[in-house]
Amino acid sequence: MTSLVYVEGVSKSYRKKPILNDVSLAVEPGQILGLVGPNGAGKTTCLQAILGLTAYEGNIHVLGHEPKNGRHKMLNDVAYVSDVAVLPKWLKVSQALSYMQDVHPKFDDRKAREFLAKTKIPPHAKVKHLSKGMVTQLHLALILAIDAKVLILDEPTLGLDIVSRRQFYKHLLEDFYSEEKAIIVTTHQIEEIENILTHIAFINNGEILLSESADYIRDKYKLVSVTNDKFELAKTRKPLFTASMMGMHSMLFDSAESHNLSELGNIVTPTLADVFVGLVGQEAGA
Ligand SMILES: Nc1ncnc2c1ncn2[C@@H]1O[C@H](COP(=O)(O)OP(=O)(O)OP(=O)(O)O)[C@@H](O)[C@H]1O
Repeated sequence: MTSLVYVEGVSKSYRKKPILNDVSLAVEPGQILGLVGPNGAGKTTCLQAILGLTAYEGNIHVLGHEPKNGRHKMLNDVAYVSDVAVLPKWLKVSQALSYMQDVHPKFDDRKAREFLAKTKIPPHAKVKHLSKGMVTQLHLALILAIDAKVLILDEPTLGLDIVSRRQFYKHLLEDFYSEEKAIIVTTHQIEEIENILTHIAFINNGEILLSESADYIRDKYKLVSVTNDKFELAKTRKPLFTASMMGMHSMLFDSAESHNLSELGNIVTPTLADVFVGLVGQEAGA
């Protein structure tokens, strides 16, 4: 099995309420998988199952370990960040580094300091005196120094401004990512990271609607600008969603199911957010 993360038929309920339903995913080396879904879809629960932080039914293997009983070993090579803006306020930067050195066998203090030297973060500053963007950089320094094979990020840039968000992903790509590693990331701001994702899994009501490469999705789904005179014809082709404004209709189609789309209007490649809205809306009967 070459997958770094392998999830097969995973289900979970809280007090008989299904939260995950037969979820399957495989993440190979070099992949950056975006787990995308609306609030309450089950993204965090899925990540927690992968990390062995919550009980589940089904099979999960992370770097060959089962999170249920091999969690300790697994965590040597897996890093998890839930919200980079959260670090204890009283902690000094230097204390964060020594703490990591004490608890993580693979933490490389030199690497963390090298990264911090590129920032304006003073080594003896307390977290409460750093800006949110600086806290992000500190968090990144801690991640980079672990050099994990699998990095799991749950809404990592929540509450950060756009400059800091972009900086976070830039450093992630330049200083962490390599062809041997894999990243799983959840975010509500899919449009900001869609260019770095190699794969996307759309999740809704605990079920995976689609799990494919970004290239496959961009190739399969097409957005057509339809004028009023072609609108009725276009509706018969079963669009996944329609957004109408000032006599123009943006309609999303599955190109495998709807042929000759060019006769309806100008075809463009949709954003992943367009495809997501189309698939989730269709599920809800919109
Ligand atoms: N400890 C818990 N006990 C009971 N229900 C829970 C618990 N944790 C999560 N849930 C429920 O599981 C469902 C999925 O929650 P989860 O946090 O995984 O969603 P999410 O996709 O990460 O949402 P968001 O984007 O809002 O963070 C929700 O309906 C939530 O209320």
